[in-house]
Amino acid sequence: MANITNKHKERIPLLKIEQTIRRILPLDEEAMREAARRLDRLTKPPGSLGRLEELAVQLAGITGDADLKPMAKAIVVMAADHGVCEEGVSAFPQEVTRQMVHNFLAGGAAINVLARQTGAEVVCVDIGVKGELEDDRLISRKVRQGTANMAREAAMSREEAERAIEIGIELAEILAGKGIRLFATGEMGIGNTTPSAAVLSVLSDVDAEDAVGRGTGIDDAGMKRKQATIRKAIALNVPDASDAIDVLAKVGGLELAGLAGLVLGAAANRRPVVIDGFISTVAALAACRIAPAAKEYLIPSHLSEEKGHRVALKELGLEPMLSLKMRLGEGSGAVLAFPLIDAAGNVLREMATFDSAGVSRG
Ligand SMILES: Cc1cc2ncn([C@H]3O[C@H](COP(=O)(O)O)[C@@H](O)[C@H]3O)c2cc1C
Ligand SMILES: O=C(O)c1cccnc1
Repeated sequence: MANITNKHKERIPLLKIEQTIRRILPLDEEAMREAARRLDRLTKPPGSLGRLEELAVQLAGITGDADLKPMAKAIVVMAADHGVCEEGVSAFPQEVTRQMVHNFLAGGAAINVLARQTGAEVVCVDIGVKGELEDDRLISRKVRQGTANMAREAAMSREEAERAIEIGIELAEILAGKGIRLFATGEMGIGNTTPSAAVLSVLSDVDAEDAVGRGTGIDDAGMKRKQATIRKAIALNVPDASDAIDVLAKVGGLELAGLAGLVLGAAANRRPVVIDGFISTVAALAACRIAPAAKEYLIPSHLSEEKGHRVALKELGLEPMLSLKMRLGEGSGAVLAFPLIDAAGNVLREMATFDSAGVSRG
């Protein structure tokens, strides 16, 4: 009897994730063909708007509609803490995570400024910040008070990783239901470039040296510590590279799992999701290992200065649109890509055709 109850408990999150995976459909080919046909009738040499045209076709395929209407946008900033900070892998103290959440809520962080400029909503989620955070504007979904130190034990249990993924899925569903048409991934979590590099190292089978960067700005000795910590955590926890949930649980983070869930939820709801820098791209990579069909729903934004970002982008076959020497996270690079995504829709909707403008074709 006890066994049956336990089994039942284990199946609940799996079912939710599995149901979501099944709802992720291939892009709508007919809508993509229609968008491409329309683009070719517009007053420009065919293909001359380059990436904007590719974006327009992708957006049509994602939404199933070649009429690209203006999109309400939300940037979901998932915040969580990391036990691995004990190993001295960040240039900043752990309490900065909680302090920055207050900054997000007060509207003073970089992401707030950039989101305001692009008319996007910032949705701040506590998915595992250490300490208590009470604020009506915060989405409180704390799975646990930060992860454990992965250099000593698994960062979290499989159930906790599944719960975090589910939270991301649920948030995508709620926001889609409220009319959000375009999602972006953002995060805050002191220390999180370390689990991100560990997850990337396992999923892409690259050495820690190729996955690790300076994060908030650690020095050379810190970089060596970071690499050694990642190698130790992987050797100790032996994550199964063919099982991304196992990897997220053992050497990942709550915001990484939450963002992986957000990607799955956005894709299941036929919503495009703009991927920020290194940390977000690793979360997207994990999502695509869980559900390969989600890849078509991703829109890359910028190339982060963090070394492993190129590796993660390459693994996903994504080419960033911007290169601004940024290395912040929070979703800052993703929201900067919003105007380009709007531009793709505006071109398709507003440009004159050769016929309507009386312009001769080549
Ligand atoms: C004030 C401040 C604001 C930030 N906003 C994003 N991050 C970024 O830096 C952290 C990852 O770097 P590491 O792994 O080296 O700790 C994450 O919180 C990430 O979002 C910030 C970091 C700081 C210090
Ligand atoms: O690219 C990122 O996501 C990033 C890089 C450094 C620090 N925090 C985030």
